[in-house]
Amino acid sequence: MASFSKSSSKAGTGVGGGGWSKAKHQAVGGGGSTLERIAQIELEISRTQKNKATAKHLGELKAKLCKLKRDLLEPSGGGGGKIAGFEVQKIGDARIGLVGFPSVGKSSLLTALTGVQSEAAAYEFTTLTCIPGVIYYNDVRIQLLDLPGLIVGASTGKGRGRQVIATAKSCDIILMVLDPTKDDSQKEMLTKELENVGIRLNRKPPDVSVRPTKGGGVKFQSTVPLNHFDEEVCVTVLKQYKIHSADVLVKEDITVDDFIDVIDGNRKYCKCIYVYNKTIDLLKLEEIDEIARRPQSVVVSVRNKWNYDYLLRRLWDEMEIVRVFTKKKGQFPDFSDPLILTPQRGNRQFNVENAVQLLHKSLLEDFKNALVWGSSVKQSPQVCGRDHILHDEDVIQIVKLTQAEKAKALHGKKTGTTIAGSNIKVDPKKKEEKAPKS
Ligand SMILES: Nc1nc2c(ncn2[C@@H]2O[C@H](COP(=O)(O)OP(=O)(O)OP(=O)(O)O)[C@@H](O)[C@H]2O)c(=O)[nH]1
Ligand SMILES: [K+]
Ligand SMILES: [Mg+2]
Repeated sequence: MASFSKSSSKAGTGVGGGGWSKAKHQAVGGGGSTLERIAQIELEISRTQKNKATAKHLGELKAKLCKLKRDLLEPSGGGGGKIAGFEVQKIGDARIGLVGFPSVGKSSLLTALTGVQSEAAAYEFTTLTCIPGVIYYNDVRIQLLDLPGLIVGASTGKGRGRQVIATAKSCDIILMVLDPTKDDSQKEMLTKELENVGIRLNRKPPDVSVRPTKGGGVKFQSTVPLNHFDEEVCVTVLKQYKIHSADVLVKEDITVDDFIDVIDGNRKYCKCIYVYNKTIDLLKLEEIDEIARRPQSVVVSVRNKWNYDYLLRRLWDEMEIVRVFTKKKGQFPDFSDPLILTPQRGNRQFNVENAVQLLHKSLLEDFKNALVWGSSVKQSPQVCGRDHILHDEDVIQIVKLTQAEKAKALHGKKTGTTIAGSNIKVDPKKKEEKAPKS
């Protein structure tokens, strides 16, 4: 499902999250606290050799680990309170979060990009809450969040880690701010902390479908050769989640971790751009060039005001926002107030129906077709139906059904026909169901 919003008016809910306290996740049963049990299982996984013979056992351990981590993050027994200093209202059409170790220049970057003053200083943990700012780009409002610095162990509650990560999970894009003079282990450590809470950076959801069934055991199928996963491991993992009957279809060469992601759910697949700031001005040109060529990486300097334009353009591209301008018959398009279609959960294409729905849901009833101008059509304007995929900066004009056409469509509904030109298709079976029995 995609999420759609109109650019001018949008206010969502704030960042929620369970009121977490260390005491709450003690002793979920069995030996020791959840943290201790997580540590035990992680140790056992690291000590277990990875091979065919141990795959099943590892799968079982990983599924257990995943459930324990979830207990840690979403403690049972309620506590759904807001996190003080972090409940920032979601505004605009996309949300970007600044994530990084302490004192890498996150706040300086927020101030540079949004004009909002977030205290910046040479000591660590200057920022203790979530500070929001807004970037206006291509007439779209983008919320940028400055967050406190993360430390290793953040996902298990160190520092303000849990709150920071919960807020990061509400973002559409993560801007990971990194120190250009340090090696890439900083990136790996932060990625791991985010992974621990179910955030997957720059990855797509695994192409796997699992449909629980009422009985008959696990029916396992794959459309590609699997090198890291098989039916036996699948059954073991499902058992951990008390799923004993299901149709499983695997369409890519997944690992057991990917499969657990699918089963456990609650994963956030998030784009990430790595931003190298601060001491970049101390490096040689060749070194800067090498960093800038890394995947998904952008080099900036707040001190020298370098490269903001490029950073914003990269963010814009990653957001894959589609702006659609509407136009009334005989009038110029309204270029001041586009419909903003924002991708979420993997859906990155928007059709005419999505746009019409955003204009007004009831408009769909009267919808006949749309005239479309722009790069999505071969000739402008082109008459398009509901399924036509729109591109950024297309213009649409909705053509409504006339009263006579509507009446005809309604009549067609009764007799199971389709109105030419309109997209009102009627299922003849439904007609049969409704037809009086004689
Ligand atoms: N040389 C240089 N220093 C910078 C740059 N950007 C920020 N700094 C300095 O780095 C220090 C830390 O910056 P902050 O913006 O407070 O960093 P932060 O990541 O928000 O820090 P915490 O909130 O403590 O996690 C400050 O002294 C800034 O002046 C830059 O581009 N070049
Ligand atoms: K700082
Ligand atoms: Mg800061």
